[in-house]
Amino acid sequence: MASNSSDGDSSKSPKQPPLPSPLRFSKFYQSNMRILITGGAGFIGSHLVDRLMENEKNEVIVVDNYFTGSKDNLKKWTGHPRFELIRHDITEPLIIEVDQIYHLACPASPIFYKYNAVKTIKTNVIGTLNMLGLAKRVGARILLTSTSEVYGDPLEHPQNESYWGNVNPIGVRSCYDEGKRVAETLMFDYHRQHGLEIRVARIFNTYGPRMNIDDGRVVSNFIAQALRGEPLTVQSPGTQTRSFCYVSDLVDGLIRLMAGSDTGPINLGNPGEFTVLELAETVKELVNPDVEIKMVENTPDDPRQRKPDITKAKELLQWEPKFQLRDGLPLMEEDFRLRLGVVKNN
Ligand SMILES: NC(=O)c1ccc[n+]([C@@H]2O[C@H](COP(=O)([O-])OP(=O)(O)OC[C@H]3O[C@@H](n4cnc5c(N)ncnc54)[C@H](O)[C@@H]3O)[C@@H](O)[C@H]2O)c1
Ligand SMILES: O=c1ccn([C@@H]2O[C@H](COP(=O)(O)OP(=O)(O)O[C@H]3OC[C@@H](O)[C@H](O)[C@H]3O)[C@@H](O)[C@H]2O)c(=O)[nH]1
Repeated sequence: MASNSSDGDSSKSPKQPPLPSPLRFSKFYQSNMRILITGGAGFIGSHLVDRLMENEKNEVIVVDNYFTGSKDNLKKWTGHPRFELIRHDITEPLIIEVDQIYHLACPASPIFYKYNAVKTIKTNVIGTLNMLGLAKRVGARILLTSTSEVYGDPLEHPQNESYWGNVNPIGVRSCYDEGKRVAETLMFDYHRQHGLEIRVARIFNTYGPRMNIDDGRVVSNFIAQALRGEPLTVQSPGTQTRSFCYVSDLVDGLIRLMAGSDTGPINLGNPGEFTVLELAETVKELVNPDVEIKMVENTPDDPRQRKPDITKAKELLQWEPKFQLRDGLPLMEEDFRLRLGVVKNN
């Protein structure tokens, strides 16, 4: 009988983890899961890429038209054998073989989604149809990043997934909120009619490093303004509320949703609720106590309150956010300081 004495005494020399098979490094190595991320060069998408690339069984393919995203967000993966970046507009069909699709492509900041409203709705409708057609052809599971904006200016508070929303169908935000509502409808119709494996996340305001400096959304605006010593522009009345989720928490929720068995829709967000004025005061206190807070005019149909009920995510995904606003803001400040070249004095 073969002796195992060559293993030695395990209490003296702990056994090393096995080395990956040499095949892993071969030209012909096949990963176990090929994952497509539309909009992967954007803020949330690029963080999702980072997380999925940590698993060496994943091969990640990003398609993006760089409208609001940037190759810079993915530069650490350029040339990696398990990573591929394709310039592609999802309003055009895409032929590719994949196992899973995270469908994020869509401008998300109000100033960008309103900039070309017709293109935004095309991205939500034709783009989502194209991705569903692809999922159907290859039998891939597909996850849509929908939004808390499907609740519109909500009459129920906090919002849970059974609330149908209060949305203006002809307003300036409709290209985005109605667009996402149609995208959700398409997801569920493909599920019922063609048996597609779908997942729908309703994401609430998410912030973190790598947001565009001039993205236009409130957290990035306030941090950039505070670092530049400019007034923080609070759009009136300032009493409107939002609930801010740190990006790593959100990405964790998306991955759990994709891996789990529930189709959703599932709210992913941080239930900590703040008025916009409270957010401005917090940024002022943490980043630059010398800046002033200035009231400016708001835009039409701005939702007056927003807070997720995350009971479903807790129960079905065992997910809840870990970062409180005061933990996340300094991490974003650090990233913005680096990119803006503003050093911290103290
Ligand atoms: N960040 C949030 O607070 C938030 C909240 C709710 C929902 N979401 C959703 O999450 C997703 C990602 O949002 P984000 O904050 O990372 O925004 P983002 O603007 O940084 O990312 C969107 C990405 O999609 C790409 N894109 C846009 N139109 C495209 C098209 N036609 N074809 C290919 N690529 C296209 C952009 O270039 C960009 O890289 C969006 O679907 C958004 O609606 C985000
Ligand atoms: O400089 C600013 C920017 C924004 N705001 C206010 O801050 C609040 C949040 O505005 P943002 O532009 O960050 O984002 P919104 O909550 O309106 O929409 C977001 O909702 C969820 C996602 O789908 C999208 O990321 C985005 O549409 C609004 O009440 C807005 O009026 C300011 O007071 N000052």
